[in-house]
Amino acid sequence: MPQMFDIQPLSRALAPALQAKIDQKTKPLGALGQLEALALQIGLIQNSLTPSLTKPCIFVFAGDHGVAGSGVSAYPQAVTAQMVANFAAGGAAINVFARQHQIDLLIVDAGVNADLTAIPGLIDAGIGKGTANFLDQPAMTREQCAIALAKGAELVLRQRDQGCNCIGFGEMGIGNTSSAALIMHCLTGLPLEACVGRGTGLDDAQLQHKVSILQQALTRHPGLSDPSEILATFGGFEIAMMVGAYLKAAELNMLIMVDGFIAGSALLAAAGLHPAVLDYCVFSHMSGEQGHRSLLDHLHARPLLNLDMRLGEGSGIALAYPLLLSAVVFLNEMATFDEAGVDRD
Ligand SMILES: Cc1cc2ncn([C@H]3O[C@H](COP(=O)(O)O)[C@@H](O)[C@H]3O)c2cc1C
Ligand SMILES: O=C(O)c1cccnc1
Repeated sequence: MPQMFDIQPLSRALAPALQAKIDQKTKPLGALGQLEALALQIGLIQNSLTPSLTKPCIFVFAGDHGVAGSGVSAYPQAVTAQMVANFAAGGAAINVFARQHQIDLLIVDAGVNADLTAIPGLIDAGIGKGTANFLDQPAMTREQCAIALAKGAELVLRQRDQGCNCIGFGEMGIGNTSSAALIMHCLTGLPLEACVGRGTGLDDAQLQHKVSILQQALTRHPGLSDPSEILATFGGFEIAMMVGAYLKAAELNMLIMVDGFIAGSALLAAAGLHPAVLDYCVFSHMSGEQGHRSLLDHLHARPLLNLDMRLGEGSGIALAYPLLLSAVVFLNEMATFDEAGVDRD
């Protein structure tokens, strides 16, 4: 894969000044806990002592998966297109939470297996009518994968040019916890069973079946270690587009909000290509999907929320966003000890 992205590791030059500003606020040292780390990170990303979040935005990338026909999900493939219509009509979970917090929401057809031309407002970036079943062949060609990355990047650039400096990515695609589990297994080296969960709600027997299907996929494509090859072999169009989106957002010094298990697997792939992408990420929540805890541990990531949510769509991002705002407002608006005339010792 050509090096399409120029991602700088986050400069820590401003860290002492930011930390001093945080420590002068009227509170015991460190008392705002994880919010203080967030304020520091956002200040570093924006290279500013007075950061702000402008035009927050979530993209939902939708794509279908060939493996959906192999009994790995509790729902049929048709639900992907039906949910895209639901997103466009404003009725899904991510719609209501994004509206609640005034986050712009953009829905992208990354490769849904249906004709979506009648759906208003949808961004058409479809790469194919769903991926191939990775039991038979790689889910996508290397060329399709590269196109997905480029399209994700292009969409992020467009948002940045409209004033967005904080961005998150959600997904919709029946079967995509299977892709995510395989990507996680290949990139972390953790046992497959530790990476596979119940997704949309499989029972014990169905979960066993899912593990055996995914084991067959690994047998069919043994020994993969290159992140872009893993992504092309087991990924989805929506996952690959998300990888390109993460990488472009980091290149553009944007604050990146990371959702749950599937979004986490895409980030693993992005970090496999460009590790510095992680400097720009905040982790919105720990998903209830088994595997997400280990995925976060692997990335040394600490999630903001732990609500047993296992939905995707970017829903965790929308819920965590107000905490990011809180980090910024305390840094900008809280009085210092001197200003408030409060004694330090
Ligand atoms: C109605 C509905 C809405 C959803 N919104 C997100 N997902 C989530 O579930 C899917 C992944 O689970 P699996 O791998 O088991 O298919 C993805 O589409 C994901 O975003 C949904 C799933 C359903 C059924
Ligand atoms: O955490 C997620 O992203 C997730 C978990 C289960 C189903 N869909 C998404």
